[in-house]
Amino acid sequence: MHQPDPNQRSFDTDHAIEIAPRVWWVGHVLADDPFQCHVYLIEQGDQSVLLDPGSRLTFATTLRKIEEIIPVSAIRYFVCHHQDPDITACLPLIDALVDRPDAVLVTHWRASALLRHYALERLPFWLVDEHDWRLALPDRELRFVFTPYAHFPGAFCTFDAETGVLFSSDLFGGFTETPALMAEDIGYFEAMRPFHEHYIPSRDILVHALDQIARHPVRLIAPQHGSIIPAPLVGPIIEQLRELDCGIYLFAGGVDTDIRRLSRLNRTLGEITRTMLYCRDFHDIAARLLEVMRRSLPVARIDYYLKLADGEMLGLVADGQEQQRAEQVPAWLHALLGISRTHWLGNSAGRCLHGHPMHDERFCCHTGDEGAMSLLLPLFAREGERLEAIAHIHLEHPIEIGAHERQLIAQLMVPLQVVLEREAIYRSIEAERTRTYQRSIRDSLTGLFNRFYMQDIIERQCHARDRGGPQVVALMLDLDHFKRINDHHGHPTGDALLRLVATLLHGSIRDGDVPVRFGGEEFLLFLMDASAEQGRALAERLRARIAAHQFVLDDGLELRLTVSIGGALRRPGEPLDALVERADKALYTAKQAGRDRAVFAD
Ligand SMILES: Nc1nc2c(ncn2[C@@H]2O[C@H](COP(=O)(O)OP(=O)(O)OP(=O)(O)O)[C@@H](O)[C@H]2O)c(=O)[nH]1
Repeated sequence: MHQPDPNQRSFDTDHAIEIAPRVWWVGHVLADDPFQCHVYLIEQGDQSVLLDPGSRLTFATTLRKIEEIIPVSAIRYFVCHHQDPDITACLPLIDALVDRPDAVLVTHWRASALLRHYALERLPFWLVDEHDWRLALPDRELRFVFTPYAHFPGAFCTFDAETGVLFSSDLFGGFTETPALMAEDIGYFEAMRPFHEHYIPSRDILVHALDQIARHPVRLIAPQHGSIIPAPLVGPIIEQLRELDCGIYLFAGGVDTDIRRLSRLNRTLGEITRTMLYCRDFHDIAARLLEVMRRSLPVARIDYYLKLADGEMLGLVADGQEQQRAEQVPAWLHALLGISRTHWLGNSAGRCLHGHPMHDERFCCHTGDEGAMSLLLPLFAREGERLEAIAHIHLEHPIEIGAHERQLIAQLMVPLQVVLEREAIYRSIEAERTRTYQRSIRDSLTGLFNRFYMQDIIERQCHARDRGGPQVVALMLDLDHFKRINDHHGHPTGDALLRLVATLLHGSIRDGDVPVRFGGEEFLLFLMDASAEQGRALAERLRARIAAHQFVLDDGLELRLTVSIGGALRRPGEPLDALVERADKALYTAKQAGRDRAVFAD
């Protein structure tokens, strides 16, 4: 029996080695095999545990080493962290050897589904997932750490709380050219790197496994391959492993095997997906996509051009600082929006771009007058055949478009499509909402506010002025003898004249004032923060202006007319109805007095 010497690269592989109190290495080293298989034994009297027992190639020597410590019949638990033949192929031999009825094969149900094909007759399964992921032994407890997909869907590790040893199976394994039982220094990570880069499907899976392990106070890591990691290296190795890019070669589809580049791409794609999931607003998404793309391409800015449902063209800019700005859509882009997919694919887009050849059916390169390079991404509606939007990616300098760039751009297309479609829908809804609102508050003939709006807004404005300060003046205007105009020239001419009067009124008041079509040929003007003098002066100005105005109708007909005006200054606390009534009375007085005049209530 030997104690391991961390400073000694070689070790006596002929005997069991105690790596922690009553925890033994009983593995086997095959000549010319960088894939060393370690087997571990936890010595627990007749409740002993053998972890990942090995293959048919190794079991005879493992057995011999076990028997240096305990009789094999003292082993009750045979733990298999997964189902690979290098750790489980000896199970039929064990099955034939074991003659105690309480011996069990400890594993996860997913591994058991495969291991049952060994048709073991004596060794029943004891499933970790059915036993709360722990096994109580006479003087210690083993905790099973589920690390799914780190190697296999049912993969798990075993942590011995007593010694702090993590029996990690394939995790932390490595390829060592020269067998070394103990990892000497952080350099061991290089032996782990190819093992993990190629074995673990993705870093997310690896980090998940490491997070599970981090819940336990690990002092020594005993993997199935490579070297045992002693306490001082546990933290640094885990940290390095967290940063390892792995499994990305699956992404390459045989095109690209540069793990680092693919990993960057993977991260970029992950961020694009997250952006799409968490951001709703176009500004946020555009800014995030720009940031993400800048990690892989020298992007100066991205312009988006969008054709809305009503045919309107919209230009949006995402350049990091200014997130959104309506722009004039350049004519050559204008010509592209709305073209069919066949048109685009048939190289016509290339011709639209001043004869520049298309680089890819999914996008094309555009070289501007001063040699500036940009990429043009056509975004077709998912269901549609027409080019609904374009993303114009301006580059800081020309680049070679290789497989990696193509892949990145291809991955961007769908999210961009979704975000622009969403923006188009949002804008149409917003426009419809605004139209509906405007319809609900405006008179359809004159475009002035209606009584409904007046009631709502003016009432609120009046209340706001009850705390003192300047008041509201109401001027009620009624066209004189309007009936005659209808009678002589017809109702449509009357309508046209009402529209012209409304325009004139609108142009005669200040921004904050509110013009209302009160009914038929009656208008109400509310002057905000005005005095009686100002009200009187405006009423007189309006009267004179209308009387002097030559109204020219579409058919060239020229008409003149006069108005009568009644005005009133709101008294503090006065209800809107009462104010309007006083203005109306003043108007009546003006009519009675002969029309074409303004009368102001006391
Ligand atoms: N063309 C048109 N005429 C309208 C509209 N609303 C009301 N009128 C007309 O406005 C005229 C109002 O007539 P009256 O109330 O007799 O008043 P008036 O002829 O203006 O005479 P005074 O107000 O007394 O000066 C009627 O002929 C209505 O048909 C409208 O929307 N369009």
